[in-house]
Amino acid sequence: MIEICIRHEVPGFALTCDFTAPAGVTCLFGHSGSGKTTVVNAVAGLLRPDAARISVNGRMLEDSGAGLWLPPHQRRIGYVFQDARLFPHMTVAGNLAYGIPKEPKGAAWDRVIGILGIEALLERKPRSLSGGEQQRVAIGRALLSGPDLLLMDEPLAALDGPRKDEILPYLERLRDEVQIPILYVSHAVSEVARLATTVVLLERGRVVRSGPVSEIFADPTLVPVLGARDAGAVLEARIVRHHDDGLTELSCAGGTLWLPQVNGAEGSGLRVRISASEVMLAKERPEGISALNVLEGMVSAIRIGDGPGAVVQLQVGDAQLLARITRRSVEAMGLNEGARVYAVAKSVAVARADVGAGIR
Ligand SMILES: Nc1ncnc2c1ncn2[C@@H]1O[C@H](COP(=O)(O)OP(=O)(O)OP(=O)(O)O)[C@@H](O)[C@H]1O
Repeated sequence: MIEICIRHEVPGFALTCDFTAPAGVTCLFGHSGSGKTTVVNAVAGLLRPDAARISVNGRMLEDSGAGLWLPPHQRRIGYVFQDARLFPHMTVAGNLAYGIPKEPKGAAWDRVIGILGIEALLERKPRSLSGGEQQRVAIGRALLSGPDLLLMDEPLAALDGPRKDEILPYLERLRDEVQIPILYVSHAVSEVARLATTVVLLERGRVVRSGPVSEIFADPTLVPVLGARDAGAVLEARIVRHHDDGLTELSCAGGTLWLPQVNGAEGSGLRVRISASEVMLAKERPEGISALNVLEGMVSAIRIGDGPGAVVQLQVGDAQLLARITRRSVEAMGLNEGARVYAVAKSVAVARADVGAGIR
């Protein structure tokens, strides 16, 4: 559990940031200049805010009212930056062992190396590693220092698309297998949708909302904050069967989903982000169309935008979906809250990067 309450002012910018987050990955999301780095620096102790109360699992790191302020080295925080910052003259093993007792390495060593898949890299020097491999080593080094909290400040921002895709499954494992809370800063919606347990949305120095990822991503009023193009609900699904024609059958709250082959064993849980722009609505169950995914639902909210667009929230089973359509269609279909509709989505419209491991 992380509890954060920070007040800080510099000329032209005021930060008021209060949130509590349960175990797992808490993603601090906001556009450039929203105050993410200021929060991270305050939590790490690199900045002393005007006023703050910060605690991790009940251990108070800072309480300005009581005159408590622990310096960075006493906070027991592991820090992962955009760039890996490994020692170039040391091997991977040397980097990982930096700052921990020499022998015995113990179970934590084996476990961290296993989770991050870096066994084969141990004798290599950082310059021979890809950016993604370097980041995995940097995460390993941070974890092996035995922190109470892992702070990750845009750890994928410097990597290209394929390297990001390669490292995301390791971050999902970290979320599910490491017991310490992770505060993860990002301005990439796709990353937040994949990794977050809890999302804290920051805008111009204020928390506009915080809550479970499925709730935040399905809220039509937050579409302007997340960006209309990136809006899309996050569904929990389970692999039913891989079919011979290359499609994977999934079950989700709203029924059956068909996606191009998804990695994972039958029965395993997944998290799927379905872009609001890729969902169309129909009042009758459509027949004779190519799209394979048709989910029956009920309109639970409609948000009319300033321009020609609207976002419709649908209740499908106990989950929610978003559809981005035109205001004209809302009127022509006579949509209102409570209306029964069918959401239609093409299988191929779900990007591979939008399918990740579900929280175990
Ligand atoms: N020491 C300072 N003096 C003056 N202004 C500052 C100072 N530190 C931060 N700011 C301002 O505070 C605002 C928030 O900055 P911050 O770096 O926390 O945002 P951010 O969300 O991390 O942005 P980015 O994603 O671009 O890193 C910005 O407008 C920045 O210019």
